[in-house]
Amino acid sequence: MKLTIHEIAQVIGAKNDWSQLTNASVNNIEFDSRLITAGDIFLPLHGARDGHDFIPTAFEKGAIMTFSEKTVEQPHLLVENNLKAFQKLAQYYLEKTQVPVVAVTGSNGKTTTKDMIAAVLSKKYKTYKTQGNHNNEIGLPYTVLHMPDDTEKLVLEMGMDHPGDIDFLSKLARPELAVITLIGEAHLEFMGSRENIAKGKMGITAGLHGELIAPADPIINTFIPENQKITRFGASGEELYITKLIEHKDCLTFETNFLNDEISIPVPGKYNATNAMLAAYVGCHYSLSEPEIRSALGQVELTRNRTEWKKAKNGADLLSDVYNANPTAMRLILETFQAIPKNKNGRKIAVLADMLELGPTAVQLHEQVLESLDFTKLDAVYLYGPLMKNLEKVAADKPVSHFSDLKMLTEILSANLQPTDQVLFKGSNSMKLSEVVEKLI
Ligand SMILES: N#Cc1c(NC(=O)c2cc(S(=O)(=O)N3CCOCC3)c(Cl)cc2Cl)sc2c1CCN(Cc1ccc(-c3nn[nH]n3)cc1)C2
Repeated sequence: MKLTIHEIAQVIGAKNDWSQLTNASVNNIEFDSRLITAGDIFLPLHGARDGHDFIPTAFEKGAIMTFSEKTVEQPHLLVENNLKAFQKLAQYYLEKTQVPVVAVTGSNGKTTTKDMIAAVLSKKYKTYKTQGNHNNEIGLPYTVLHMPDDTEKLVLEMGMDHPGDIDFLSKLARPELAVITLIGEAHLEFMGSRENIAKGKMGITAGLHGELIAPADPIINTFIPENQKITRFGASGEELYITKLIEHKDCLTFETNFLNDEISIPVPGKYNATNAMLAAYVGCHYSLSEPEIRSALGQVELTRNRTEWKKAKNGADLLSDVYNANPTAMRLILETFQAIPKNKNGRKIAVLADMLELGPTAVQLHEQVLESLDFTKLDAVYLYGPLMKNLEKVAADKPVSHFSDLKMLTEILSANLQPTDQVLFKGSNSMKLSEVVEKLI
């Protein structure tokens, strides 16, 4: 990150006297104190715990500065709100570096389309893209401030949980090209209707100063700004469409109305052909040759294990969230899972495994997960791993059971699973809950 401390202090409007602080160049900015290395700035966020509690740890790990919402003994930049300061800094950094942004959103497929666009642009430009699920008001500025200094194109995924989320991200990132993959049914519980989802996704035009690529779905038509340059895709007759599709078990080949030759991708599914078609069009927009586009899409590496609902063999709904095994992400996914209405006559079950490398407060952090469990919504909680044993102890009178053995957990879960159940799986990757999910689907 090419920024100095005094420059950052000015940009975020630090309220304390920072002129006496070192004006060193900053290495990175982190909100997870485990990731702090020498020369970093720490960003205390209000996660499952108040991030300010971890300022001492951050400095032990080599931080040279911290944002702070209160006066602290360590060298700090005092601001009203750390997250807003972080977002303002990310917006400034994009203006300063002038790195062009391609923005991607949509109810499904945005992560795959983001990966495919980045793969195509990487053939010609030094390209950086959203990592994992860092697509929200915290993850997007984090991605901007972590892009390598030689980045020439930035592909940003924009996620939406609530109305207005995308407008905010678009105004921060000021994309020169935006892609909406599709207007589906996701997040209806927060968005209320497909119209609201469409309006929410079209928020991507709020900061857009270039072309929009969007589905032919008429539901977005009333939200298209005047004079907006737009290219629609969909069925035959639209500006972009697939003319031929040959699906295989784990790959597919397709042709389009705007490319001369066929394209093959190493994943099946017509929706992935559409995602690849959008990535190919973005490649054409940036003057890549068809051979470059074909080569990129033929070997694309997709972000694995996205947080998505899967169906068990018996029809039960499984939500496996394998990102960010930290106390905040655990709290956020539990809040989301518990807010979703149960299936008719169905149960809601949470399967929670240890969060690893949490440092000396790991036991308390696992006990504190109790604050995020709403037993008026949850019918059962299955715990796995030695640290989660601490949560079982503090949840004595609740429907909570602990397993030390993954095989036993899998057998019990499988034997009791009902077709109308909803089950959440969350824990550190190395706890291998993904193996339990694989056995159930
Ligand atoms: N609360 C909390 C903690 C973390 N939270 C996050 O990283 C975090 C994670 C998320 S997120 O949901 O994962 N996410 C981020 C990117 O975009 C998508 C969404 C969000 Cl939105 C916000 C935050 Cl603040 S990371 C982390 C915590 C608390 C424990 N920390 C390790 C640690 C534990 C103890 C000490 C310690 N040292 N000495 N005493 N205590 C130091 C560090 C690691």
